[in-house]
Amino acid sequence: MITLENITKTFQTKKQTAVTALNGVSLTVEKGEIYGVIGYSGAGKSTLIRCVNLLEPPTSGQVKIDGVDLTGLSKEALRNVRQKIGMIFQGFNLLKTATVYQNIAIPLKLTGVKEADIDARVKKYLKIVSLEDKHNVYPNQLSGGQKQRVAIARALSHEPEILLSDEATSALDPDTTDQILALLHKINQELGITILLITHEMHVIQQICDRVAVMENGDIVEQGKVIDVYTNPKHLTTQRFVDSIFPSQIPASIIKDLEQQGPIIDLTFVGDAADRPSLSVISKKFAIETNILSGNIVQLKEQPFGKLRAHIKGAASETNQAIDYLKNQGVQVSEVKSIDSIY
Ligand SMILES: Nc1ncnc2c1ncn2[C@@H]1O[C@H](COP(=O)(O)OP(=O)(O)OP(=O)(O)O)[C@@H](O)[C@H]1O
Repeated sequence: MITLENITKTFQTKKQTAVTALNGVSLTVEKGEIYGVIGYSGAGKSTLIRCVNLLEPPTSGQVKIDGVDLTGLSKEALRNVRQKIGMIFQGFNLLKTATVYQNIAIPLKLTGVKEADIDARVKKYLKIVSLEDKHNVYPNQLSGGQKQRVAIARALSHEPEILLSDEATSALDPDTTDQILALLHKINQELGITILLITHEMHVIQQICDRVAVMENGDIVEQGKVIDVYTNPKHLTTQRFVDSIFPSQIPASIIKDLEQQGPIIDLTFVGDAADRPSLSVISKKFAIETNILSGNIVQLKEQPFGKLRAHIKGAASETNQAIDYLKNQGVQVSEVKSIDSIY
């Protein structure tokens, strides 16, 4: 378990001005979960994740791994605890002049793993990342996704309990990103490794994370289970992130015209409700016409989650009954009152 307690980090710059990157952040990552931290550029994500293994020592606060505060440890004790923590990076950080095999074997040698074990570990973890045929290849002969696989195998070869992922998919195309996310999910499930990742992409959060924290200006402004944060985002920044999955803006003039003929509603579906043809059902059941204006369904780790913006045309009594019917079916419904409400 990772526990960050009231972490602050202030950088002194050359101009003598201090930059506060972390403002007193507290966070708990349970054993075996995948925890995502999302935020825009400059929010403090990199600083936060680098504080977990003291790559960046916090200015104040405690970093506990399984209850042990790393900030109070001797160099040697810290080195031992760090063995439990692997890390992968956006830029892969591979040795260009070493083969794939050597990229994994050399750090093992440096940390004192016995010669006989090194070969077995390299082979085992290259197999797990599906690169057993690339032992003798150099990094510049690999694609970005393959390079990240080598970096993952290198991190795993130290047999950590925790894997820190610093924007590991940010340099990759969408398909390769999905493959790396699937690999991280497999590692979590099959090896039981706890994963803490930082990202600026909602896609990464929804694909593999159990819980999420949203960062802004060195603070965590919202955190919770992914499904709860997606369906009921409270902070404006979280709402912006969730809205970014439903990128459809309807011209104000069209909204204005439609409003004259009946309500415009936002429907939020979770789980089974996302699979049901709710709008077509209410069109049949009530004397109304429905028209989908925009929407999307995304697959979260555990269940589907969808949002639709629709127009209902009909007499007020019928549209009200239709809305009540939807609510009874487990669909969240909210009326769009103003033209500047977008997603
Ligand atoms: N070594 C440093 N010296 C001075 N300021 C720093 C240093 N590292 C980070 N900062 C500042 O701390 C703040 C948080 O930076 P950080 O890199 O942690 O954010 P981030 O959310 O990871 O953003 P990005 O995704 O752009 O890297 C920024 O204002 C940044 O300029």
